[in-house]
Amino acid sequence: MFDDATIVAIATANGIGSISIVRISGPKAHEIASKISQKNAFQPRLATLSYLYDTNKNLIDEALVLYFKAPFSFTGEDVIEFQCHGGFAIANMIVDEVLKQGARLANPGEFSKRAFFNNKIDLTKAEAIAKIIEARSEDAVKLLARQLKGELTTFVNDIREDLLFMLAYTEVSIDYAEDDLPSDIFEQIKSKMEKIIVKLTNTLDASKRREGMIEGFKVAIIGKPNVGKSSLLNKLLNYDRAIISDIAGTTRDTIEESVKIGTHIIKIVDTAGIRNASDVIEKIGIEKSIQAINEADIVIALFDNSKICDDEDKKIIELIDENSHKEIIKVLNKSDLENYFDKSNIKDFIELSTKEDISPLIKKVENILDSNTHSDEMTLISKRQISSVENTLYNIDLSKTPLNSGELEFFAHYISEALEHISAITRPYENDQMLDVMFGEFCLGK
Ligand SMILES: Nc1nc2c(c(=O)[nH]1)N(C=O)[C@@H](CNc1ccc(C(=O)N[C@@H](CCC(=O)O)C(=O)O)cc1)CN2
Ligand SMILES: Nc1nc2c(ncn2[C@@H]2O[C@H](COP(=O)(O)OP(=O)(O)OP(=O)(O)O)[C@@H](O)[C@H]2O)c(=O)[nH]1
Ligand SMILES: [Mg+2]
Repeated sequence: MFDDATIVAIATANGIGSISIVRISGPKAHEIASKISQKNAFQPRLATLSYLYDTNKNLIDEALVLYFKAPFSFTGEDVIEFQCHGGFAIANMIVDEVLKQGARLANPGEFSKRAFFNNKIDLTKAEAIAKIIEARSEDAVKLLARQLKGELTTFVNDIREDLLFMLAYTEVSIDYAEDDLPSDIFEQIKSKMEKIIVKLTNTLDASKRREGMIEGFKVAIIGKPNVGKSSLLNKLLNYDRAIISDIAGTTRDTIEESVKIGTHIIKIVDTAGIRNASDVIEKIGIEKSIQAINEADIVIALFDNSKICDDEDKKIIELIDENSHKEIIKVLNKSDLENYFDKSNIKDFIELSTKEDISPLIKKVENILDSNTHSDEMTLISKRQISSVENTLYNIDLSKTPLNSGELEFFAHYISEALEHISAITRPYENDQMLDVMFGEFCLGK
């Protein structure tokens, strides 16, 4: 898992700033700090103003030294922090000195990994920390902060308790005569089970709807060639990102850009026009559009209000009808020109022109994003968490048949599988490799 080496890393961002922090964790932390600061001892949890020296007794900096004595630290080990002056040089010079005194450089995520193995944080908290550092929107931070506070841990523990109850009573009824048990025990088990299923299903649905909150929701713009997709992208971005022209087929590949709408960061995807093409490159374009629909949280389907609704438009309408479970906004563009589009072909559309005000469209997108994000429901924040819940549900589902037919050993088997999957959200005991991958994705110094 990990050695007992003393590790060091710069915890702050690399660049000019007023202060940087060098963090050391491990058994030698205090001894190394004493050497570099030429002080005998530091009081736990106190900040001590100190000069720091290199091995040749040259002064490096005046810094605050913080000491956290094991086990009362972030990692659970002895921790020293040097809070020194910022910039590119000083923190690196301090790290060099710490290395000379016998520490080694920390791997990415190693501080958090040690915190995990020393039971200071569970995996939900570790994941929340990793994601909160990379979060770009306020929505994401709010959601992650709830997980940092332990919301998912409590959720998992409640479900674990119910599953354990089910398991315990089943084991007892396998071993003892039924009349020693409360007579309604199987009714109790069934009702607990139904409640768990509802809880897990709701959480899964809500989490999938909000998957985009952390990395940014995806909004795809689709439509046949020349309807103004790239013009809309440029208008949303407020600058000329994509080439636009009156030649159909101008955009040949998908273009992806981030933009802020309300409090949300979204990724806008401009696609090549969808048409019944023989051209190989355009065919690829169509496939990419279909892929863009699949990957998008919101689809903006554009039509040209100045033209009649032709077969190519009908192909788009077909495509969006097939995807009616998605949030789809239909827009009749070029409404500044004379209208020829037969509106009986589509329902609930917005008429606008990318040459004029597009705020009704932006408002509509913002409303959808708001309704996807504003909720008190608990949210899973990673694919790992989502698949653990899916596997839990799957096993609970499988346990129903043996419960009803009284095959209690089988029932117990599926419930213990479910228990293992739900527990893996906070503490996967058996999968070191997965942990290595996960912590390896953390940024350096975390
Ligand atoms: N300077 C500094 N700021 C920081 C951190 C840090 O490590 N250093 N953090 C790092 O992520 C975050 C704060 N999280 C922390 C969580 C636990 C402990 C800690 O020492 N816990 C001990 C002692 C608690 C106490 O004395 O009250 C413990 O839990 O036993 C420190 C920071 C954000 N800000
Ligand atoms: N009058 C008018 N012209 C528009 C409007 N929106 C776009 N256009 C024009 O329509 C033409 C096509 O616009 P693009 O944005 O390149 O269309 P596109 O859908 O990206 O086209 P492809 O990339 O070929 O699929 C350009 O000449 C635009 O200036 C509009 O609202 N009104
Ligand atoms: Mg285009």
